Amino acid sequence: MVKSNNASQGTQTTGKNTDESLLLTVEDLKVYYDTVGGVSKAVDSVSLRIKRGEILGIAGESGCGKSTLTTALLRLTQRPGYIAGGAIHFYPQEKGPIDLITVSGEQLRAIRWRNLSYLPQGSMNSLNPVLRIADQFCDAILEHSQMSRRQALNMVSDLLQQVGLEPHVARMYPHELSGGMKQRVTIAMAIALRPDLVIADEPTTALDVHNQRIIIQMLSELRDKLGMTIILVTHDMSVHAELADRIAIMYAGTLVEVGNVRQIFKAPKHPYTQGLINSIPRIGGQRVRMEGIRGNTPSPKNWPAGCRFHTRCPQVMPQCREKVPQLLTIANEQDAQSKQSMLVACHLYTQSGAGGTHDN
Ligand SMILES: Nc1ncnc2c1ncn2[C@@H]1O[C@H](COP(=O)(O)OP(=O)(O)OP(=O)(O)O)[C@@H](O)[C@H]1O
Repeated sequence: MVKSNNASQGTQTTGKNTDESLLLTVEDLKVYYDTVGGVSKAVDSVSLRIKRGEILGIAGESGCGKSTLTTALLRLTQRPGYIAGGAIHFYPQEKGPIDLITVSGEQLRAIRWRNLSYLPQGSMNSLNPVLRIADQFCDAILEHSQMSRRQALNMVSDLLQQVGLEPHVARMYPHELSGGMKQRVTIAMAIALRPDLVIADEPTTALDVHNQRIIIQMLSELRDKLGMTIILVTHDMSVHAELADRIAIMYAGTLVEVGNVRQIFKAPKHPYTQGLINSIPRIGGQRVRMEGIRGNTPSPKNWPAGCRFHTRCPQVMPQCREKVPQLLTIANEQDAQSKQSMLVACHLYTQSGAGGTHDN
């Protein structure tokens, strides 16, 4: 049995939140790029709900639209990109609902860092090389809060300690720090004002295995200690396995599956998710041939009709070439511990006999 996934359930389109556990809702979001060769529909009708205190992982191959989606959530989309439709509502603890699409530039400045923080890809390389770490912290804190310089300076050693760095790091320049230390500094800056939501884009990429482990451990501890909500974007499924509570799988600008981390890794439903999981190398056990996903991602300027994965799907059926599958709840697939449902956009689960009836 499959049920409709009403992304606005509990959240009216006015932005009034009737479900206190929700921090961010995305409804039918479309983010396109105008290019010489036509319109590139990088994010094409994404709906998602993020709960307070959870780590939501966004996974998918390169080019599937992960960064385009997260930059739109932060209202950082830049030309030739633009938001072509949809709604994003944000419900920070001490503020009323914020419509992130229509919010003014001034209001956005007021919530960035304080409520909504961003760790962009390669953020550790964006530290100012001519400023000591303490000054970089102060500049950022003073720009986004009413604190005095002295108050901001007093916070620095505590923040550094929270990410496992010694207080003397405050007096150092970025070139004196290793990659892992710089990434810890950028994370400390991102959490300085205790934001409700941190969006981290590939926070462990470009780090060696040892530092990757440290950053994963640290993000997990910070979430537990500060109760932060994190959207974690990475193509690295092993990072999701260790950090995420839920995972949203993106393919060709849309979400094809959303589920609890256990559900996604133990019993993935969508053939694309199954392909992603089967591409993860396993250590120990029998030697098996890595399967991977055949073919290439289609162009966002010309998505295939029907299910966008049908050109690569090992289980393709005639209707997959014509009918767009909706992201639907699969009944009886609730995670026992979290009580969360699993959502899948695949005709295998909308057929009677295969997954039940379609009662959308
Ligand atoms: N400035 C731009 N102009 C035109 N097209 C763009 C632009 N930025 C991204 N795109 C296109 O949008 C699609 C999605 O890109 P995006 O960077 O969001 O994917 P991604 O999943 O984050 O990939 P990666 O993991 O490699 O960062 C791609 O086809 C990309 O070529």
